[in-house]
Amino acid sequence: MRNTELIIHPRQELAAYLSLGRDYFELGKPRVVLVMLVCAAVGMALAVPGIPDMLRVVTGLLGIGLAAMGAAAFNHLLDQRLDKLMLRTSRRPVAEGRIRGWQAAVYASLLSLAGLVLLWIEVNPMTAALTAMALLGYAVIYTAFLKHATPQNITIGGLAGAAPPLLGWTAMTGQLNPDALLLVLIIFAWTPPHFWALAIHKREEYAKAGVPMLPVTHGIDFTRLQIWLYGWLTVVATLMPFATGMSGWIYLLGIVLLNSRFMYWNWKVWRGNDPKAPLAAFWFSIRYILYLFGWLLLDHYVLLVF
Ligand code: HEM
Ligand SMILES: CC(C)=CCC/C(C)=C/CC/C(C)=C/COP(=O)(O)OP(=O)(O)O
Repeated sequence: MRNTELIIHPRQELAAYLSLGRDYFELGKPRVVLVMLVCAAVGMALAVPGIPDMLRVVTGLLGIGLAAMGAAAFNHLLDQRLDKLMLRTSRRPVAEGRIRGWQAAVYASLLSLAGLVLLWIEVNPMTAALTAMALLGYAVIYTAFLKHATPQNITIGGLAGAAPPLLGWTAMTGQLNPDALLLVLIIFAWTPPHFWALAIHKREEYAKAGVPMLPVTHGIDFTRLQIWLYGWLTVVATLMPFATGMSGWIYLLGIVLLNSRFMYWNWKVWRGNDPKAPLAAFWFSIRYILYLFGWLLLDHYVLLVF
């Protein structure tokens, strides 16, 4: 008698491997890291006159990307219980048990170590050290402590997420630079409008899970005001590259357009009479940061050519 249930078809086996591979890839929060790498690449381009050394660009981005994905995998590991409690995160690979805790721990450690060693040997120790700080800042300080301790978790933890342009910059020069810190400031100021817009939309989930996000601890009205104020802080920060002569008129034109749209959505959130505004503002914030760094790059190369 043939027991067809016990026969595993090679195609099923392949599908299972692919699905496991996808799960591991997801642990690294690839879409977030991709945007971070764009920011790091722009930092690299702005750090040097002319075209940057491509080998260094590739090794730098690889090192930063591996470390950031490692940090994200640690976040999946440490947040597995919390992730289970919220609909948005409940299907994640560690939360659902498709990847075991120890497997995630090994994977996160390998990615992080590979990224840091690559940066240390092939790029420079300063970039490796700053990347290690960002990694620990997100994976340990934010995820394990701040997130559960204070509604200011993301403002402080945001420093880790804001690091990529600086990491890109130091990868090329090995030195800290005020212009690079300005780029960090932009992402730092942008993080609260980016995240709190989503946190308003997901307030009930955070409350149910007992995470002290600002809309849970201080209410939605207060958070809407904070988004509006941090929005203005972001606008001021984005004007600084032009004001300091780091970027030119093309950048100014780009960010005036971008900031109008950004502040339109932040205003809609602040007014509070459109229930769809917070989620729309969150999604726009991602396009905003991507386009902003795109304008910085365009401006840099146009200035270089003409
Ligand atoms: C502490 C700082 C930050 C916090 C707390 C935060 C929070 C979040 C959250 C909760 C999500 C939703 C994730 C999901 O549902 O899959 C998200 C999505 C996203 N964030 Fe952030 N974020 C931060 C910083 C950043 C930074 C610095 C960048 C890039 C420069 C970024 C880029 C993105 C992108 C691209 C997405 C969309 C991911 C997707 O399509 O699934 N975030 N962020
Ligand atoms: C080395 C380096 C550049 C490190 C940066 C690491 C990194 C991937 C930061 C991501 C920031 C982020 C998506 C936070 C999400 O908050 P959350 O974890 O509270 O969101 P969740 O509920 O979706 O998990």
